[in-house]
Order: sequence, then structure tokens, then C-alpha cells
Amino acid sequence: MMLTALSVNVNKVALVRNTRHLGIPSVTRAAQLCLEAGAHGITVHPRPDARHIRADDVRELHVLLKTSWPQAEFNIEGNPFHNLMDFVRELKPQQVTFVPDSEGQFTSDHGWNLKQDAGRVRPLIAEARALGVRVSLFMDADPEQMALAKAVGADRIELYTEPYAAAWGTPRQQGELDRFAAAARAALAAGLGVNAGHDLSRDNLPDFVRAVPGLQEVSIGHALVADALELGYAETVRQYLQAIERGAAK
Ligand SMILES: CC(=O)[C@@H](O)[C@H](O)COP(=O)(O)O
Ligand SMILES: NCC(=O)COP(=O)(O)O
Repeated sequence: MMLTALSVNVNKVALVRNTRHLGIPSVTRAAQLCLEAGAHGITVHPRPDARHIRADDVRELHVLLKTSWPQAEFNIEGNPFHNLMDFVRELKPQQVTFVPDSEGQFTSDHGWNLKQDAGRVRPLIAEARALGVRVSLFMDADPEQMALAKAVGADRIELYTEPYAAAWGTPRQQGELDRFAAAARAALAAGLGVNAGHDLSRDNLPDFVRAVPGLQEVSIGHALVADALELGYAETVRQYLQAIERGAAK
């Protein structure tokens, strides 16, 4: 059975770093320690307002991965109509994740509506793929949109998991898991790979991994960095990898 890859999102390391002009905590050192502990990749979301990840962080992480971690994946997220495509053209990461966020948005909180956006994103997906970059579309758990994601040229979708995370541990949990499983099945049936992310944690991860078929990658940042403040990066990554393994176990 395929093991779900863990991609660590280091946005929040950059957020703390940006509150002083001292360069600490280091984003590249956080990535190094997470990769040494077994993380399969690094994710960044260089928002246009540079509230956390800055262009220099993206370039330095690209060099770190290329020189020291060639088997690890670099996943750059963002809105392709803002600053994202400049990074895709310059760095050609293994994966780009198109996220329909507005410039000042508090955080990502919805997926694409391809019934209205397909025509706009199609050429940018084609451009990224022509550069050899895998394209993932940030999507709500809506089975109807999955065939559209395939038709517009995406390789994968990333399921926006906040609704599941908010339901975890409540009577709504199973209903949300069923909804996400149905969306994943629709994505797989359409020939798409399945990623997931947003508000995933070491507590809610096992149930999600167990319920959602074909889950290739989870990208996790906020909760993981919060845990690393208590446990350190290495122990935290170890516990997140264990959480994935617990979910994958029969
Ligand atoms: C797309 C998504 O759900 C997250 O990867 C996003 O990067 C979160 O952004 P913030 O870290 O700015 O909340
Ligand atoms: N795509 C999700 C991601 O990269 C991190 O989201 P979060 O764990 O910070 O909510």
C-alpha cells in the first residue's frame, strides 16, 4: 500500500522570523531538520504581501533541496494570477499548487470553482506542465468538480481539509470523512492524484489517512510548527510520520 508523503509547510517559521531583523528562526534550517527527520518534501506559500515566506526563502529552499535533498519534493503554492507563475518559470519545482486566494486573505479557505474558472486557469496549467512541473489544484471536497479538474489539465487535486479538521472529534466527523472519501474516489476515477491539506494535525491525521483512498501527499504547516515549538522539529516530524503510518495500518 502506497504510503502518504509528508510535505512540511514552513510558512509559520517565516512568520516568526519576520518579527525581528535577526534571521532567526531560520526557514532553511527548519526545512533541513524536517528532511533529516524523514519528511518527504517542503511546501511554501509565498503570498503577495510576503507576510511570511519571502522570495528569498523560496530561492534558498530551492537551492537546499536541489543540492542536498534531490529526492525530496518542493511544492510551491499560490494564486497563479498573482506572483506564483514567476516562481514556477524561474525554479521549476516538482509541484505547484494553484490556490484561489485573494491578495490579503487571512488564510486559504476555499478551493477553485472550475465551473467559472476553468478557462482562466487552463493556459497556466498547460504552461507549468510544459515546464515539467506537476500541477495540483486546491479543491473543496466536491466530487462534481473532479472531472472538471482533470479536463482543465491538472495532474492532482489537493483536498482543502479544514471542514474535516473542524469536525474531527465531533458527531460530524464520520460524515465529513465520508464526504472527503467520495471526493477522493471521484478524483481517482477521473485519473487525478490526491493530495490534502489545511489544519491537519497529528491528532486528526490517522482517521483521515485511513478513510481517504489513494492519498499521495499531505502538506502540513500550522499545527506541525506549533508542535515543533514544544517537541522540536525532529520529534515532531517523527510523530507526524507515525500518525500517517497508524492511519495506513489495517
Ligand atoms: C493552501 C493552504 O491551505 C495552506 O497551504 C496555506 O499555505 C496556508 O496559508 P497560511 O500559512 O498563510 O495560513
Ligand atoms: N496545503 C496545506 C499546507 O501547505 C499547510 O496548511 P496548514 O497545515 O498550515 O493549515
